[in-house]
Amino acid sequence: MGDVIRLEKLSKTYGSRRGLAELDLTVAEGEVFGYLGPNGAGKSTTIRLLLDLIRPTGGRAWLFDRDPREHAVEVHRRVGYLAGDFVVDPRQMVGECLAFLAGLRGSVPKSRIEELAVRLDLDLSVRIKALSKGNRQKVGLVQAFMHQPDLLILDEPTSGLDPLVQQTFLDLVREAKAAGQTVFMSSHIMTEVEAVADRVGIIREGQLVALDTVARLRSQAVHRFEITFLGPVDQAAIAALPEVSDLSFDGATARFQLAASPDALIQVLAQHRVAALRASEPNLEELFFSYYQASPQAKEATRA
Ligand SMILES: Nc1ncnc2c1ncn2[C@@H]1O[C@H](COP(=O)(O)OP(=O)(O)OP(=O)(O)O)[C@@H](O)[C@H]1O
Repeated sequence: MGDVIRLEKLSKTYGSRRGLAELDLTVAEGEVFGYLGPNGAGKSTTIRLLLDLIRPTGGRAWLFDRDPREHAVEVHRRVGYLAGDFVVDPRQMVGECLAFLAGLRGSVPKSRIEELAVRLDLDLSVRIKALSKGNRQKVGLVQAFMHQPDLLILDEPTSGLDPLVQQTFLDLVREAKAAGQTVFMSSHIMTEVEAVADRVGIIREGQLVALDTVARLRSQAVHRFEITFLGPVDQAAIAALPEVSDLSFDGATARFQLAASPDALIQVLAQHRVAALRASEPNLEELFFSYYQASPQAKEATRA
């Protein structure tokens, strides 16, 4: 499978302000890629550059191995795009607006629009201007998904959606992946990205500070343990575990966190009798906050 998105040293400055700095990234066909970062990190800038809605100050972007500047029509026909600031004519009825956009995309069966509207709980018979922010966002989602494009580029897709509709959105992403479509979605919410993405990139101040599979990030994330022993405990062996921190002993109970695979812990436990063991889910949110907060240089130093 080829790369659907390829970015090489893609950069954008707005006057003296940095939008994006030398971003190298590829997204493979069929992959769901989560693009995470706090407000102002450069997510929308990346997406606008990808679609040639703004021009880079350096570097290049390819979609489907094509330069979007030279093959705009071909590239855009294969993309479903939800802008972070999705706007349509507020005077139109929802159904009318979607039928118009469907017409621009070629052939989208009316039943497809109706099916998506039902699933997202969107009323097609009201005027756009009467819709809440969340309902307008649903219009944006329908127009992005309706023509089953090869690539979905979604800028903060769940913004303003209530939790039930967020789940429906995640189902739509899973279905798109199952159908072989590629998804590039930006977000500042870790849990939604974690639920569907194969790989995650974290951007901070215009720079990619982490890029990995969700599975590998999960294995690096912190697990908290609480273990109650029967009989004597080799405290030194627990204290010597790799990536152990926050260790305390309370009688026969040890509490600590581990930011590594539990393999070494299991080997220590095998030398003991254990009365009870509690392990928390890995907390990816914490890992991401650490990337958001630490400067890239500090993070690099921590890694080294
Ligand atoms: N048209 C513009 N003119 C000047 N600066 C801009 C412009 N667009 C973006 N920026 C700046 O570039 C940086 C990256 O902005 P961008 O909108 O890409 O971030 P983002 O990660 O999408 O955040 P948000 O979720 O808040 O939109 C920010 O510092 C922003 O202020």
